[in-house]
Amino acid sequence: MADSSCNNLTSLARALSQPTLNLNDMNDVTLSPTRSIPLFKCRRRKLSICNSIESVEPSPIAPEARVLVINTGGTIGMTLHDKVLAPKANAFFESLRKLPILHDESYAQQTGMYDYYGPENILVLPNPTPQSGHQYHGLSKEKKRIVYTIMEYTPLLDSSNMTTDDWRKIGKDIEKNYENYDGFVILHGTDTMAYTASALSFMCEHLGKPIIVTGSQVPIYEMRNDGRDNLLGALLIAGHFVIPEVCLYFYNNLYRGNRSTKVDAGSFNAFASPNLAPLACAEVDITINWDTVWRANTTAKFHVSTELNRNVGLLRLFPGITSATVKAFLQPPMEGVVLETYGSGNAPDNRPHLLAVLKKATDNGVIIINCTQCLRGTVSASYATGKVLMDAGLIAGGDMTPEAALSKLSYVLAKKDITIHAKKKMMAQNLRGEMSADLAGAKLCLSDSRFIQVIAKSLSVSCKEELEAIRDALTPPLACAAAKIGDIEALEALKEMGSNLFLGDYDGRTPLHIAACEGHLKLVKYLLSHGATVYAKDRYGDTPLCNAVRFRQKEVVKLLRKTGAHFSRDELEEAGTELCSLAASGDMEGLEIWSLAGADLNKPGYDGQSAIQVAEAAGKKEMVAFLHQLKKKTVIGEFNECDEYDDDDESEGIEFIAAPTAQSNLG
Ligand SMILES: NC(=O)C[C@H](N)C(=O)O
Repeated sequence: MADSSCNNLTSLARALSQPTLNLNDMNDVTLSPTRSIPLFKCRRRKLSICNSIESVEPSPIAPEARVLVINTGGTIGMTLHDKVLAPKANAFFESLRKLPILHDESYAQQTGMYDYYGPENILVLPNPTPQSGHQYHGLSKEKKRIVYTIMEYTPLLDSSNMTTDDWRKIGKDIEKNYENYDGFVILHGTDTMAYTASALSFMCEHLGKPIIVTGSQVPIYEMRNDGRDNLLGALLIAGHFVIPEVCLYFYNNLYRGNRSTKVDAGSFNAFASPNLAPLACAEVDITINWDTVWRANTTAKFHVSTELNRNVGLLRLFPGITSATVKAFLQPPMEGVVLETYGSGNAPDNRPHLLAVLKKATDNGVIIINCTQCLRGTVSASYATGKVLMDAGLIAGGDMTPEAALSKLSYVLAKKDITIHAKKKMMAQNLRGEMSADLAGAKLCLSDSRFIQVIAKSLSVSCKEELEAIRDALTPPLACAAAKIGDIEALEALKEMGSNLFLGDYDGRTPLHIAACEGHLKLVKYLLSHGATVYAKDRYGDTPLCNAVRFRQKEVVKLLRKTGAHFSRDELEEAGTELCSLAASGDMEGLEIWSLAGADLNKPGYDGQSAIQVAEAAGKKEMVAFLHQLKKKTVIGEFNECDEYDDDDESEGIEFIAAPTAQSNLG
């Protein structure tokens, strides 16, 4: 690589990634109120504590991300009882509170964090910028304070005691708290961690936020342990990156949960993901492998499916296994079995009786999945000994781990109202990235793109890493430009180039933010179906939903809500004052769209008055009546009805309330 090309590339990348206002410097400067950073975003809590805006000291505070930590048990929180390790209840939170790398008590006190968040087991990670002034590696662009809450289960479990009921409980708790947090960390024993992570990946339908399962091999209370690093890494990733997957974090690696397996009982490096590279590595930098991240590609809301079928099992073939053993295993109530076969999915083809037992079971409706006993690799029909299993009605499990195949069976078999044929089809399909897709459909190679080639040539670069650097610097702004003018074809072309349409530009603004502002409904739908996330926040903390509300894009607001979008906690805080000012200025259309987006019409403004009280005080009778009518509609859930959107007609919308225009109602 020539030096000049390197310089060119660096300057191009720098030019493209320089923000107009560098919030990366927030911790190094004292912000002046005249700077264009909204002060309320920097220190909203201080505003609510202090009586007047004048008394607020502008302080260099990073934005906050909230993470819910669900502690289910495992070695991470164990102590010795009678010379054996067992979970210790009600000790974890207090001990983290005393660890400076996991909690910054002075920040919590100074900012009034405890008053603001209420009586929760709440902690906050220390400043993301070290005192030395060096970059905080990997988080330089979006460094945030991670505020986290610990929810402890009773009893805490060694994960060998986990059952499907525990998976259900975790799923329900995530669903209940989904809107209040940016990400979730599940503390769990390592023994069955890969099973739980796999099961949660299927149970969590249309997931849009990170769920990271972690734990440790040595208790966090011991001097030398891996628990602190694992928890810290999981918290940082869950709070900083919108990775919409159930992941497993261990020993500096973030794995897809349903690809991971425990491989070592005595090492800190206890897990592996044999058939998929890690989603992220936390080395000197935290590097996310965005090309590998799985996305729900959906316009449906997050939902946890807690129905699981327990009549499933794992059966490992071994030389000499008797037909009677296999037959006994496949008897009712068994409904689904993962058969762990040899090599690339092989079984003896000289044992007609054994094969007949398998065939009889599949004929009777038992779903049998063929998975390999090998740690790495996939089943295929390349041997006669593999083909006989297909002939016996087994379904090829590709490169799924046995943990993933088993929990997928449990999830799929519990589906009501679908035929056995549809269930078999689901088992053969890739539902959550648990199996590798057919390579025939792989996306175009980066270097096939003429556009990137031309730029690469002019910069004299050719190696893959440099091409990728150019792609990553250029394509987000281009995708945003395409989103601004509603050009789906251009987005298609960018996607074919290998670019990810969910990545943001230098301000963290994604194509979805732009399309939401512009009201391009069709394009919003396209983006949501191609990996965009409704939870993306730009550098000012704004979501696409908030943008759509500000620009009064009603149909976009409806679609985003249907997809599960919600205001952030900070946006909800602001809503009260916003509603009051809209009520004061007689802006019914504005009030309607805030309400449609989920703002609470009773929310008081900065002086404690609600929008209705403001309208009453100003004698705006028409406005008061309108607000009551709007509240009624919210209570009876008219705004929550899911509407179907017509792909072909962007202008077709759903009128649900006849609001007079803002202009005609200025009082
Ligand atoms: N390292 C661990 O967490 C092992 C423990 N037996 C568990 O799975 O709960």
